[in-house]
Amino acid sequence: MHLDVNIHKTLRSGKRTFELNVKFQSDSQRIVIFGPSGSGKSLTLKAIAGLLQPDEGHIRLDGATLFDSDAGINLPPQSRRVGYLFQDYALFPHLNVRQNIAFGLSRRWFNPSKDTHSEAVDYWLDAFRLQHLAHQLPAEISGGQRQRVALARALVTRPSALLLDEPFAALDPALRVHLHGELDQLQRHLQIPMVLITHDPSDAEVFGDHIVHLRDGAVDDRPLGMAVSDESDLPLTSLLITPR
Ligand SMILES: Nc1ncnc2c1ncn2[C@@H]1O[C@H](COP(=O)(O)OP(=O)(O)OP(=O)(O)O)[C@@H](O)[C@H]1O
Repeated sequence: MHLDVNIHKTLRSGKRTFELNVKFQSDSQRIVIFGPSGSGKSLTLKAIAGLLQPDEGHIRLDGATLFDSDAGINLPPQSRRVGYLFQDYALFPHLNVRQNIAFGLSRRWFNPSKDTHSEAVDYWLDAFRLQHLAHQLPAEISGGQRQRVALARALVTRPSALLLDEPFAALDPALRVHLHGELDQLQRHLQIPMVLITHDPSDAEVFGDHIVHLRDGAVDDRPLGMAVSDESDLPLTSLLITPR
């Protein structure tokens, strides 16, 4: 994957202003956007997905221009060929597992189709061992199963990259370790490029072939150990990470 991000956006709420100024390029299959809470990770991922429009700049993915303020290009999210995994998975509580996965294929937001029998849906139900849960609602399955449903929904459209917003944040420590391993294997098996955001050094270590360190809305180019040494909200273990 070649990802080229160079964006600027000013966000205002009341008297507070947040300046997002993010610039990086990567040819890695596994990019981690790493930084403390409030550093601009989610905003950056949303801009790549088309869920947030920058004021200026460009975003290019594998030769396709997703956004370019000078050229007046701003592809809608569904034309960007990226799958997005939300932090809380954002499954529809009233749709069962099969319907949630099929929703990835649907453009009908207000009345998703009840015709959920597509080969692609069955493929991902099988691949994630979810067939026996196809008729369960999200509230009736475990946290790990919910994550697999959300991944299946993101993958069913055959995206050219997967964007993951803190995929392990909501999980207890044991499940976290387990799903780390599952996602690691899944990425290697499918060879799907991914951009994962986290404030957890262990996520960055496992998935960060290329680590983009954000701080106060901008990329921090200092070596990671130095960069975090004055950040009281990051654990000391983050000093153990060596940028690759
Ligand atoms: N719509 C908005 N209007 C104004 N400020 C915003 C808006 N959305 C986000 N911000 C601010 O932008 C900053 C970065 O937000 P962002 O969600 O990208 O942080 P983050 O690095 O993903 O943090 P976390 O790890 O806690 O999710 C925060 O200070 C936030 O308050």
